[in-house]
Amino acid sequence: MSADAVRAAVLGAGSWGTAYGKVLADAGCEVKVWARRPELAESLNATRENGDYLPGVRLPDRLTATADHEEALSGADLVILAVPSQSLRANLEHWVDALGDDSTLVSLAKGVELGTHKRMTEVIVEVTGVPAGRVAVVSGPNLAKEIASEQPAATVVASTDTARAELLQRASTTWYLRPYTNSDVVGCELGGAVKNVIALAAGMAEGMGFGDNTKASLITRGLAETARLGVALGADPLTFAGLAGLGDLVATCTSPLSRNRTLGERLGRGETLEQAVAHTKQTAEGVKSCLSISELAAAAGVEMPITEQVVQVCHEGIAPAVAMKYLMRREPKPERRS
Ligand SMILES: NC(=O)C1=CN([C@@H]2O[C@H](COP(=O)(O)OP(=O)(O)OC[C@H]3O[C@@H](n4cnc5c(N)ncnc54)[C@H](O)[C@@H]3O)[C@@H](O)[C@H]2O)C=CC1
Ligand SMILES: O=C(CO)COP(=O)(O)O
Repeated sequence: MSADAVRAAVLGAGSWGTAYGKVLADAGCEVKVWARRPELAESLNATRENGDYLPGVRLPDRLTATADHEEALSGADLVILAVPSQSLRANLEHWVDALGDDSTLVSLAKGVELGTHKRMTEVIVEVTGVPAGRVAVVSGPNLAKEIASEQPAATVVASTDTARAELLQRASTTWYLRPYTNSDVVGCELGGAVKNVIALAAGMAEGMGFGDNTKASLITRGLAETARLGVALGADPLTFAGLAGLGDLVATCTSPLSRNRTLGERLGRGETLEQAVAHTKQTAEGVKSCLSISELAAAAGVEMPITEQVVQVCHEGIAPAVAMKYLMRREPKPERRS
């Protein structure tokens, strides 16, 4: 199927749902975006802009919006799930009856579910009962604002079903986004979820006034603990050297556009979590996923010291400076463990 013949429903009209919807439309797909609030859908259709989440970005005519999920899902070949991780299960339970029989279900969310410790593709399979091959993931260094302003970037589309990954690749290839396929769904999802936690830590370092050595050390050791968890859960270690691993980690830990890094920076400057969260209506997934990821790691017998310290700062009231001291005073170790 060429991209021109593809119909896509994007469920979630936040920054990334809207930006990825624009990618699909620019690639030639017919795109219907579902917005939770009817007034946002109406204003998007009337102004060709998502003034709440991507002001100033003109959206292509092939992209329209609705607040009716059945209308969005009608005839969709691709169903793009673009709501925050912790709300995916409840939303999907509401949408499941309207899904087409052979549609490909695509997760954009970068998080791990609280309580169950499930990755988003696991939640999708559990709620919908579809085979795992019908599910795909998009993950990579893709800050929504940069993609929406058509700055060149690459990404990964991952599915265990190569034909579906290739369909998604064709449907989202544009002059500014180059998707690569990958069959390692576990590695791509974990790379996306854990980098948000490491970005909180990198932001804290920034907020405490530390420079590039500190941030590079956090990025590199953050990647080491991400890969350790991934390998324990069956991921390919090489995925973490790719776009969904190192690529996204670097973009998120260094960009002022990252919500996680920005929130971490506020914590590093001494704000409480409540104060830092109050500055944005957008989702910083790492705040909740640090809990589910550290529990997932504990259950798998994997040590994730940076993630554990992010939990301490976000949820146990430990000062970032104390967390940093703890990391520096851990017992000496070889860089690589056998
Ligand atoms: N913004 C970015 O640059 C990127 C974000 N992502 C991931 O995409 C996912 C979505 O993020 P964004 O679009 O950026 O978030 P956002 O905060 O910009 O928008 C979230 C959207 O979901 C809606 N929403 C919030 N809670 C909801 C609920 N309980 N039920 C239904 N809808 C709800 C909001 O109204 C909004 O439309 C996250 O997992 C994020 O990590 C991935 C790549 C890039
Ligand atoms: O996932 C992202 C970039 O790839 C966006 O990161 P933030 O959620 O921290 O803004």
